Amino acid sequence: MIEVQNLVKMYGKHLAVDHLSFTIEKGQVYGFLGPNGAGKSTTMNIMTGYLGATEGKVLINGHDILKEPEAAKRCIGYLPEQPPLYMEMTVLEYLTFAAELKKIPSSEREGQLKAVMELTKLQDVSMRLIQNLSKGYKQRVGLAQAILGFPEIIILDEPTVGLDPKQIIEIREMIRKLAKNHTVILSSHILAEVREVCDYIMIISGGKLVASDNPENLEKKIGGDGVTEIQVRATVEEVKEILSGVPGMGKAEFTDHKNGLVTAKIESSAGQDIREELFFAFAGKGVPLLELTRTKTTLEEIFLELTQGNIVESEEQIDGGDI
Ligand SMILES: Nc1ncnc2c1ncn2[C@@H]1O[C@H](COP(=O)(O)OP(=O)(O)OP(=O)(O)O)[C@@H](O)[C@H]1O
Repeated sequence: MIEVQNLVKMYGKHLAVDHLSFTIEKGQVYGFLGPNGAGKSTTMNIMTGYLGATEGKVLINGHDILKEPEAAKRCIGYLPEQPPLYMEMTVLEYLTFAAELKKIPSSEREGQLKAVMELTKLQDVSMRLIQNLSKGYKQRVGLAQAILGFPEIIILDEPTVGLDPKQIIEIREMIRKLAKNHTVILSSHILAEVREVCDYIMIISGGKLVASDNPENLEKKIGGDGVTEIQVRATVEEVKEILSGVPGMGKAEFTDHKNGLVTAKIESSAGQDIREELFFAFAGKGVPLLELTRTKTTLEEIFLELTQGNIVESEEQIDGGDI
């Protein structure tokens, strides 16, 4: 559906996107997760044809965004970080204008405007000037223009940034509704948001894709499926002997406390939970198991580790070569 191949973006000497490649499949909600300055907006602007890449290619349903921009853009609805709203227009005027720009046939226009305003709950403010709307409502207008034409793919850059908690919940609900019939890609620097809304997470740091998978697999793959820590009253040799008979044992590290107690940090070979096996193995040998804890690396820890030290702001402001 979308193929991003080896994308590079330089702003002067600053490398904002560093050989990024990924594929977006139909029908899922994808989250670009990364700290400020990671390159999320730049990537989205290139994918939607608002910005030229220094190198690389973006194909939308097989159409190259540079060579066949009209065909490619027809498949996409985009809500940029700063929605291009005309403040002096009413909501209805603006959305009608957006529908014209998107070349929605006049016979379908009225029906689509109604459907989109219903979805984004804008009916009550349709005659209000955009400049008089709250930030949350302005964001809904931006979302409404992105949805107009009901393109297959909806791309949303930080859709909840700057909103209050109630507005955030409303926008997330709208995204979930949209996801029933569209492929949605959103960016965020908030892990909880991406985890809550997205089926698939792509972690971007320093312009690079550092990890991507669904939240459960990310935790498993990167964090391992946990380490089990035990404390027993025995010698290291006795503990090693008992552990050698436990099915699924992986690596183990031992600490001898020299007071008759030993701590062991144990990995299981296939990442499975071996707490019960450990319990029965020690109980069977009459060795007291004083502590048994399983530690799991959380997505928060993974995110922090993968993105640490990579929040680099470029100093010069450069016109990104908008097209
Ligand atoms: N027009 C520009 N000229 C120079 N540098 C830029 C320009 N636009 C972005 N950058 C830099 O490129 C890097 C990536 O920026 P980008 O806006 O894509 O990141 P982001 O992940 O979307 O972050 P944010 O959430 O803060 O927008 C940053 O270091 C930023 O300062």
